[in-house]
Amino acid sequence: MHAAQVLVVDDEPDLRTLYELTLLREGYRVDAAGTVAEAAALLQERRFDAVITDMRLPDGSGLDLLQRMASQQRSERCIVMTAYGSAENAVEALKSGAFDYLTKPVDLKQFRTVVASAIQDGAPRSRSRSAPRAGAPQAEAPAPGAALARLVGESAAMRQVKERIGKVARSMAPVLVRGESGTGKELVARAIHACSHRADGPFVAVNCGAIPESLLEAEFFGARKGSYTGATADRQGYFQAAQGGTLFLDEIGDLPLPMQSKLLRAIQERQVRSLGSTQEDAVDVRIVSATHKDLAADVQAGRFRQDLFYRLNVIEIVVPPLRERREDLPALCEALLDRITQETGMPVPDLSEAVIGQLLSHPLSGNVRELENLLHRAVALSDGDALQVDFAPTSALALGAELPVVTTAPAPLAPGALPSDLQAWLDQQEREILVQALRESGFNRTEAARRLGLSLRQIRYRIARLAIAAPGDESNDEA
Ligand SMILES: Nc1ncnc2c1ncn2[C@@H]1O[C@H](COP(=O)(O)OP(=O)(O)OP(=O)(O)O)[C@@H](O)[C@H]1O
Repeated sequence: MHAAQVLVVDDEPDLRTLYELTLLREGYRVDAAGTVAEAAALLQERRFDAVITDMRLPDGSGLDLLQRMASQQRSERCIVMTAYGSAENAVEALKSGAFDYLTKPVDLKQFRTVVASAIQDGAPRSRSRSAPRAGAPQAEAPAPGAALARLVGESAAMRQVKERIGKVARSMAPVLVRGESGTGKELVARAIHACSHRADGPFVAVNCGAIPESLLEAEFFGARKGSYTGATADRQGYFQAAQGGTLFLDEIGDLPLPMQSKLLRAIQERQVRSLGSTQEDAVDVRIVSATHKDLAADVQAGRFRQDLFYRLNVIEIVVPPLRERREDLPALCEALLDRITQETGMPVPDLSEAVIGQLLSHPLSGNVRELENLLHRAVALSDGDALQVDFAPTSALALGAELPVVTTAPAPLAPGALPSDLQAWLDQQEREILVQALRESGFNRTEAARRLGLSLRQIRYRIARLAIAAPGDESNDEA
């Protein structure tokens, strides 16, 4: 088999030899250069599979080399080695198109993993992964085109989003997806994964706002049996579950500060330690995060760590609200109706011009999710072929009123009788109480939580656990 060809660029002879030996032992063919000029000369002679360069070189920087390679549209994957603590350089390198970076002093295990990952591109990975936890990871790996096609909309704004996804998918650079609630941030994250060389690895989606604070560390990094009350077996964390794939951190702005520090450390060191374990595990995970908040303002206000923001926000994709791409509405309606009728088995209703006109003049501040809810309800309530959209109770619509409920409600108990399924019965009681509290507080979750003696985080967790669909616009209830 053809051995991969790697170019190492470092002006320190000892380090260069160390890298060379490490790579030779891995079975690669290696060339070495001590300056930008020497590297450029070798690059002119032949094509490599990967280039590993130090940042500081006698006649320039690793960035110069990167930019030169980018301008010549070279196909080599480039890995940049930066001094410890110089996050700016790492971020700069990723922005300039580096595949990945390593922090000096370089950990040789990590070095081998990152180089292998750079070289594996092109040859699809043969890892097959099992779904580690219900609800989080998705086993299917849609083809890149299909994943982009799921993002319906051909407005200039959406075309730009899709173009950017295609461009950024190929590197390891962390991506922050920003946009209002319901604009499709998770779909964007899935498309990035599907277009990347990690597509056949897992995609693990985590809603940072829905996990109780006391469980965050165990959920993210895993826990050994007995490490805390209730840990009856070893369990994987999200990082381990996303190994070789993408970890999608939704609502990253909701992560409490102590957990932000732990996350930063995991990202920087690419190692995690399960609760109760003495051993660090190396993780190879690409991070895509999302927020509907203004994280830069949160940084200013001291609610979000600046260094973490800097790490996560290497590349930013902004998903515009629906009101700024109204022309996408007809195509969106069609795609959403198709999906809804497929899911419910109901016939596809006619979508008249008049209904589209009505939708166009509706504020839809809850974006695509609100549109989806409106159409869901319209399909559920329609009695004929033509679709009628009822806008009146928009804010109340999702909260379990007339919508088909996700779980089956157990019948009320006769006095003195025992429920045959205690958990289902308790869930139903809880759901009814939550829906009532939410209704009575004008769908303000902070207020509903206060009335029930819960924290905002706890009520969110319960709402998510019981699959109570919230109204589209959440902007009024943040504490
Ligand atoms: N461009 C689109 N094409 C098709 N469906 C879309 C599009 N954008 C969003 N959707 C659908 O709208 C719903 C909301 O999308 P998604 O969950 O990705 O939004 P979000 O921005 O992550 O929301 P939140 O901030 O509340 O988590 C999903 O059912 C999604 O499939």
